[in-house]
Amino acid sequence: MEATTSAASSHEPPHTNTNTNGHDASVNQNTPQTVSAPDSSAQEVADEEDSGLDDIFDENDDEIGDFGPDGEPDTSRNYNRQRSLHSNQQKPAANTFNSVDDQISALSKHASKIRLDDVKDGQERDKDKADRATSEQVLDQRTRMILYQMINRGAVSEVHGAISTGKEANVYGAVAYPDIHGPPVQRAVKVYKTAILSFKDRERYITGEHRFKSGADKGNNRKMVKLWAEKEFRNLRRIHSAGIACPEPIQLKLHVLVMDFLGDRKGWAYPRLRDATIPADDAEQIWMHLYIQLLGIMRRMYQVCKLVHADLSEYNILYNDKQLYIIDVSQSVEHDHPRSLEFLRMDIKNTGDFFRRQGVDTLSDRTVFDFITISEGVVEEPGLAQAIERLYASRSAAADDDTATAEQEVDNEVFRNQYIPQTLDQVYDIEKDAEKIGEGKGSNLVYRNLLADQVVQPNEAEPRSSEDESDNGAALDSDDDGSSEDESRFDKGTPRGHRFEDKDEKKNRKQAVKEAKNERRKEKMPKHLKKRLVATTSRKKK
Ligand SMILES: Nc1ncnc2c1ncn2[C@@H]1O[C@H](COP(=O)(O)OP(=O)(O)OP(=O)(O)O)[C@@H](O)[C@H]1O
Ligand SMILES: [Mg+2]
Repeated sequence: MEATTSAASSHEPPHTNTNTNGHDASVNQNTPQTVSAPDSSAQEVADEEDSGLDDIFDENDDEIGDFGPDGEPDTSRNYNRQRSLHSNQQKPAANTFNSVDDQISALSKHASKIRLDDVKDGQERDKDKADRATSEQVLDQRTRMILYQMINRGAVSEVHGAISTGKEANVYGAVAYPDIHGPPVQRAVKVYKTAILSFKDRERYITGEHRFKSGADKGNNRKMVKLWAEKEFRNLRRIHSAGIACPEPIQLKLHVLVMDFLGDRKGWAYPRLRDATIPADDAEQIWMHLYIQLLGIMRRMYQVCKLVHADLSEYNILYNDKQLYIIDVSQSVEHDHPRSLEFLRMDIKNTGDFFRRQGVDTLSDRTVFDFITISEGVVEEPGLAQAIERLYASRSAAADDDTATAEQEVDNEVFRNQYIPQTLDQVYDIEKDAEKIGEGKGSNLVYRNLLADQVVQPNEAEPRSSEDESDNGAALDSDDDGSSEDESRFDKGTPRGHRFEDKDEKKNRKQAVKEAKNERRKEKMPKHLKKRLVATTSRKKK
């Protein structure tokens, strides 16, 4: 995932594991090392390798492939499948050491099917990087064993060169024959690095995520990476089940994830949105179409999958033929995560900035935020696109384009600095806010959609002015599904409360609240001030 944010984490890098994990160029990637009795001088290394392979052959910790409709594992189906898978295999002998040894030798026959140097010409954006990956960062023994197992089970038949090599993961192209008599299909294999130093930034995604309740063991890289891979698998499953374009997850084992390949039949991966070539003739129209498509995806992801991507940008969206594909969802959080709305706001900013750079007349961040979070309304195409068109149509008919743009930039800046409470516990001053709602000024509250069904009785709800209509997503068609969905936010979320904020966070939040209040107090901002603010904000780089 890209480091698209600078949100500082106060946590120390959690890893203490300095295990090289086979990141040793001297190890021949195609010749699996069999683990023999630790009688050499490299006893420590052998011990490490040995202990490092047990879990790979552990039947109770096998790969995930079966998931229920909610994207969570279906344990009964999984169990049955495991039984049948293993029924043909040699039962572990009493001496587990020998059995691991045997399994390694048995799997080694697949060694020639992993050909990482087989990089498609021009496939890799940075071919040098890919070459480096094959020579320096050869797969460690554990990863090779997992790949052999996957080959053995047919999830892939051959693993080829790197499509991408990154800080946290490498993605390889692969081929599989799901149907013996059928044609080959392309697959992608994402291998998370177990020796990475960048977990620090990930802490904020885990804290408060109920699917990580058992706690991530920060001292254990392997466990952490396994959790991330599992999270990506589950999230992909959920997103795919919701009909959002993304790679279908096929199989997961520890830190290795096999998924659908997003690319053409010849094995060319689709470009990232950032690198997409849009025909100049239709550019304006296509970019607009893609922007609207993405807003629909974000709403659908939030309302149907109950997920916030949390690293959404032109780097984690692939593009082909006017279609966007969402990838890289290991850090995506549940909508009741204590910081999900903050992450959502960041996603909105990053994607909005990108589309603005392509010349798209974007909606304000606040409007998009409301469009995504309001629970009433459509969650499917073509209704989503129509709802967005209505938002455009009813957008305040400002005198001229320049003024509208200036106003939007100011509004974006204010919105980006506003404190977003995630639960009622986090509301800064509930009495004041309640007063505001009573006075019909509730539409200024960033979290008004969270309150709509819960706090304000329907008949007491603030009357919406026509301008509010246009700015709060109310123009969505109401299909009345999931109207009380938001309740879960209050039940499930881990209330963070201000006492858990560190000093800087508190200061920033208070400052943001103060600024936001000052901002709102002004009925209308004097023109000269507005100009100055716009000038400084538009100079700011993302
Ligand atoms: N299913 C897929 N089909 C085709 N290409 C893919 C697929 N998944 C990933 N890729 C390619 O691999 C790249 C990296 O994938 P991804 O964004 O999931 O990894 P990452 O977590 O960002 O890794 P890192 O942060 O280490 O770069 C993507 O930009 C994309 O080009
Ligand atoms: Mg990425």
